[in-house]
Amino acid sequence: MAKPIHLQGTTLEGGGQLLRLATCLSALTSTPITITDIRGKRSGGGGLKAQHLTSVQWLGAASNARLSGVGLKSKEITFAPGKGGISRLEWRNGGDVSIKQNTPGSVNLVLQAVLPFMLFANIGSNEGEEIKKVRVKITGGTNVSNSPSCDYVEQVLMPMFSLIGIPPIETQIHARGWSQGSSGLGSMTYTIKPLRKPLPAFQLVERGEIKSVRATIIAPRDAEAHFRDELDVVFAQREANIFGAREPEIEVSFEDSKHEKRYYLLLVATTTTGIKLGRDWLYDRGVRAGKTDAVISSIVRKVSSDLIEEIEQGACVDEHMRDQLVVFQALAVGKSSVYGGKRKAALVEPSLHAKTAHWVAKEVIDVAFDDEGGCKGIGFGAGQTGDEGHADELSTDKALARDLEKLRVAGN
Ligand SMILES: Nc1ncnc2c1ncn2[C@@H]1O[C@H](COP(=O)(O)OP(=O)(O)OP(=O)(O)O)[C@@H](O)[C@H]1O
Repeated sequence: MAKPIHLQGTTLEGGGQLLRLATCLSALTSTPITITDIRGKRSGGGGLKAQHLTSVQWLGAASNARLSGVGLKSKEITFAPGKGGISRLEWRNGGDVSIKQNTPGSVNLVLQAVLPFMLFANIGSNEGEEIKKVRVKITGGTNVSNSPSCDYVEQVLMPMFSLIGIPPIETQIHARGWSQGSSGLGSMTYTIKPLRKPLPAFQLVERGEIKSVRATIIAPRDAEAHFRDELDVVFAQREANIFGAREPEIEVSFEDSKHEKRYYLLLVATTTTGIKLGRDWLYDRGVRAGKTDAVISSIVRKVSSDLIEEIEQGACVDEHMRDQLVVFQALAVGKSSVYGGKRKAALVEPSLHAKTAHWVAKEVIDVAFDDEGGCKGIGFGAGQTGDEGHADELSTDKALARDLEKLRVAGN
């Protein structure tokens, strides 16, 4: 086995995303990695939580990897993909995959870890055969703070994935699973069409004008009227900031959360070029007597000012979308660009999550991101299909670079 690439788990954001992206890229490109100080910047001691463990174990099995140190709370793991793992997957030719968690760990963060593998692993195989869809059911939490909610995934993430050339992914929410005041786990099924050809480079550079805004409220029934009133006030006050000179198109939907500790609001703006910008907030604590209206007002004000800030920056991605596209830029054929907007005439810096994803992609598959959000991808799978790309040279290049580095260190 080639010497694993070492990733320091406290780098930049230093959380679970570093681990998910690193293991996914490792599994796809058969690049062994060791991660130390996993989630070292998180409180509570870091290490693998159930959601991270589930993702690593699935990717390990899918890529026939030799795993060491992998267990709950592990702070150091080695992930060394083997040969032939990909071809042994039961879903290679369509079928069902079930990934179960016993805790409300975010189903959409598990998806974040496994989706690129599922999409890319079969490129070049079974040319000429009908491409069969894969149904992936994940159990756990669907509405968990600091992760993409099932609503965000349906309304923002999946439409944005379609926009960059990923075959449309259908989502079905069977049951919501909340992190607090739990009344059982949730689950979602995603119907995915794996790629058979490398992903072409994509350009998300034309933001367009804001055409419509959709508000999704999930809260106890008696909170509905105040949510709607507060949204009316915000839309009336900020109409020009949101829609410019266009006629406002606003849609508001309400779902009873049936729990006094579940207040959720998602606002999604759709532009004339099909871009979706989303911001949300989950308030899942108890509300003191008489304070319900104040809590609702602050949720509405926070989410709407976050969305308006996104709109004013003119970016083609919201803050959370930006880091979630990095893996696709890194694997596509050629240079993909994602415009991150401007604030006070200067380009908006990528978030710490996005910078972390850039760093992981550089370390594991040697792609570099420029200041404008551009990156020339490795063209994953291009070797198998004859398209242009350098994915297949990757392991050789990496091994060579490491040998040269060893010689350099020995020479010093
Ligand atoms: N409100 C949100 N909407 C959409 N995506 C989100 C939202 N909040 C966070 N994310 C995304 O979820 C991911 C969270 O990564 P992070 O490393 O913080 O996750 P984690 O596995 O929960 O780790 P940790 O427990 O270490 O924080 C990032 O891709 C981030 O962009």
